[in-house]
Amino acid sequence: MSYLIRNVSVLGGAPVDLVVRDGVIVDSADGTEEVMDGTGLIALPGLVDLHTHLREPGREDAETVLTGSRAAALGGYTAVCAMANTNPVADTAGVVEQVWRLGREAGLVDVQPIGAVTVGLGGEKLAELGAMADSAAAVRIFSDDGMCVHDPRLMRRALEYVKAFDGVIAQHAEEPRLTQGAQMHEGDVSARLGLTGWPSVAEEAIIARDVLLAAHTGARLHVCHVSTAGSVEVIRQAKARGVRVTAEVTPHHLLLTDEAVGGSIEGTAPYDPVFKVNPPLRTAEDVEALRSGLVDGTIDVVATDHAPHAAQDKECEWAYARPGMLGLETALPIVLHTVGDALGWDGIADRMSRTPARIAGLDEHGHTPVPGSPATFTLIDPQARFTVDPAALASLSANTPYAGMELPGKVVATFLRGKRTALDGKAAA
Ligand SMILES: NC(=O)N[C@@H](CC(=O)O)C(=O)O
Ligand SMILES: [Zn+2]
Ligand SMILES: [Zn+2]
Repeated sequence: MSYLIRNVSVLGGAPVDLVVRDGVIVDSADGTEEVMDGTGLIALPGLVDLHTHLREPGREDAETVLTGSRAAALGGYTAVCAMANTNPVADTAGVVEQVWRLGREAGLVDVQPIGAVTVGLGGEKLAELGAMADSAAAVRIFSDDGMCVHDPRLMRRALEYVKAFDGVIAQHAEEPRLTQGAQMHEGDVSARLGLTGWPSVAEEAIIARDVLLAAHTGARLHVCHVSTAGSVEVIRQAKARGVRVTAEVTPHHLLLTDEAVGGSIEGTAPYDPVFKVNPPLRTAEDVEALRSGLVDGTIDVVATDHAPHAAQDKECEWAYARPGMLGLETALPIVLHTVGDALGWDGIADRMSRTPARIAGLDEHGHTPVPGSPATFTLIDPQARFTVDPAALASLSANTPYAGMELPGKVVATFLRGKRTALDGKAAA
């Protein structure tokens, strides 16, 4: 199929016509194209998510590679990095190749597997990092996400190992001794609600240690889901010293605070597990620091940490509920709502496509849609507003914290190498 998209604004620029043919954007139409009206729409490079939980293999009742790919395409994504905390864990060449192959078969986004750092996420023995890197999945990001690589000796070895092939260790920064039994952010709200706290220092202490290890080894460190003002400060200092560290923030940490656990959001009751997440929702001061850290580039990217959970694991008593929330279908609207004006379209393209593509080594992604580039982009209607309906999401799970919220920005269509993967709220497969 070829397409002629009329009158579309690339990254907010003056309207142009975009012609999609043979997987790339070409100079001129030849009359055989399907015509789409792009008036009022913004074209962005296809979004790239560095942090997605797809749950396959093991929890196909919560999400599969196919259903997660649909959610991604509908959210404007053309590539997602699939976290390793599946069952079995993605700690061998066999499992990462399986996930990679399932992604190709679904054909909606490029699914780039992340490999586990340690065997079974056990934190005791390095997984076969080299074999995963050499596999068909060509793994470059390794993470025990869900768990912290808390043994400093193991973290050092992992950094040294991946340095050889310019890999990166993505750390879930959580000092386990400081978060035993933790249920939410440690602060006034946890005290009021009587829930065990997850102190900010449990995150900041690991990031501080890891940037020192990254400096010592000369290897690349990526910090997952940064959630505190103190973490932003540690990363800012490390970058000023030339440490090879990158960091991500999630949409939910850019918007929500621990007050949500107390029932502050209209239509919700206190202790609603839909707001339970790791790291926990923090304070308004943290939200402010995360927003300005993202805008000034201290935080490099927005990553969703899309974490689908089946109803029985989420709609239960707070203490028993699994942590995590959906993200793929609402990420861009939340970013527009929170930091859209401060970032502008080019800034959004940078934090949600260009930079994550560079960190993940996904060379076919992150290109501004102009003639000569891969036709891997998304079309946004910035004027359209919509109300989040959990049941209407393409994800197999419904644990969105934004139910009933009205958000700006609708994804109209997404293209992956010239294939239209989503159109008007429907995925192509
Ligand atoms: N974010 C979460 O609260 N949960 C994630 C794991 C993680 O990202 O730490 C999950 O796998 O459910
Ligand atoms: Zn995590
Ligand atoms: Zn995660």
